[in-house]
Amino acid sequence: MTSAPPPGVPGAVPPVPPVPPPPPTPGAALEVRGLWKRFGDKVAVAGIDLVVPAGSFYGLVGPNGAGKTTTLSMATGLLVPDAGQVLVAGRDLWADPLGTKALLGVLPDGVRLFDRLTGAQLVTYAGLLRGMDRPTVAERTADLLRAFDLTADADTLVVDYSAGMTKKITLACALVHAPRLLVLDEPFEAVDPVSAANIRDILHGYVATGGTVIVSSHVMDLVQRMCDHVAVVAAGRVLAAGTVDEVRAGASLEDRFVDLVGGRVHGEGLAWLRTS
Ligand SMILES: Nc1ncnc2c1ncn2[C@@H]1O[C@H](COP(=O)(O)OP(=O)(O)OP(=O)(O)O)[C@@H](O)[C@H]1O
Repeated sequence: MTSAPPPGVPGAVPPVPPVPPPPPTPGAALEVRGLWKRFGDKVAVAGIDLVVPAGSFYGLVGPNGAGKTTTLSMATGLLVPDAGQVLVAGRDLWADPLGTKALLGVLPDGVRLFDRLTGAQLVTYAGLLRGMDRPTVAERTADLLRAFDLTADADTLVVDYSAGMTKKITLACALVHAPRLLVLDEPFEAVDPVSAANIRDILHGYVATGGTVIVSSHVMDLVQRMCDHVAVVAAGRVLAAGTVDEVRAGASLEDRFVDLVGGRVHGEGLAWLRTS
C-alpha cells in the first residue's frame, strides 16, 4: 500500500489553510451560525443560523421540542455547541465566554436558582457577581423589585415564591447590570396579566433606548403584537425568519405558524374520552 509522503517531503500535498469565518454581519446584536447540538441519538439543533439586528425585539417560536431552549442555551454560553459559532455584538462568545457574557442578560429556562436567598438577596448577588458596586446594586435592586411588584416579598425566600414570582425575580437578576442584549426563555410563562403588561413596558422601553431583546414564546398573538422580528424553528431548523410582517405574509402569525410547522391532529382520536 502507498501512502502520501509526510509534509515537507517532495510530492507531499500542501496543507490546506483553514478558511477564516466570514466577518460579523454589520448591525447584528446576536448572530448564530451553523449551530448543532446532539444528545445521544437525538439531534436537538441541526444547523441553526440567526441574525438578530441590534435594537430589535426578536421572537423565537416553535413547537414543543423544536430546539428553542437548546439554541438559546448555546447562544448564551450555558451549553457548549457541537459545532457552530455565536457572535454577540460581533464578539465570539465561545472564544471569549467571560468577556462576552458581560454584554448579556439571560433568563434561562429550568436552571436552578440559589433559592435559599430572599428575592432582594438574589438580585443583589446577581449585581455583585457582575462586578457592580454595592450602592448601585442596592438602588437598582429596589427599583427592580418595585417594577416587578415584589417589594412586599423582598425578604421572602425565593424557594417560597410562586412560579410567576420566581420568573419575575429571575428577570430582575437578568436586568440588574443593564446588559446590551437580553435573552429571555419564556419570560411570560406563569406571569399574571398585569405583571406581563408591566414587563412588556419595561422591555419596550429597553428596546426604544437601543437594547435588543430575544424572547422565546408559544403565544403567537403575544409575539405578533410585541416583536418586530421572528424566527420559526421546528426539528432543530429555522423554517422562516425575518420581520414579523414578512414571516406572517398577510396571515396571522398563528395561522402561518401552523402552516409552516404542521402537526394538527384531526379525526376521531380518543373516542373513549367522549361521554356520549
Ligand atoms: N439534556 C438533554 N438530554 C437529552 N435530550 C435533550 C436534552 N435537552 C433537550 N433535549 C431534547 O432536545 C430537543 C429540543 O429540546 P428543547 O428543550 O430545546 O426544545 P424547546 O423548543 O425549547 O421545547 P419546548 O417548547 O417544549 O420548551 C427535544 O427533543 C428534547 O427532548
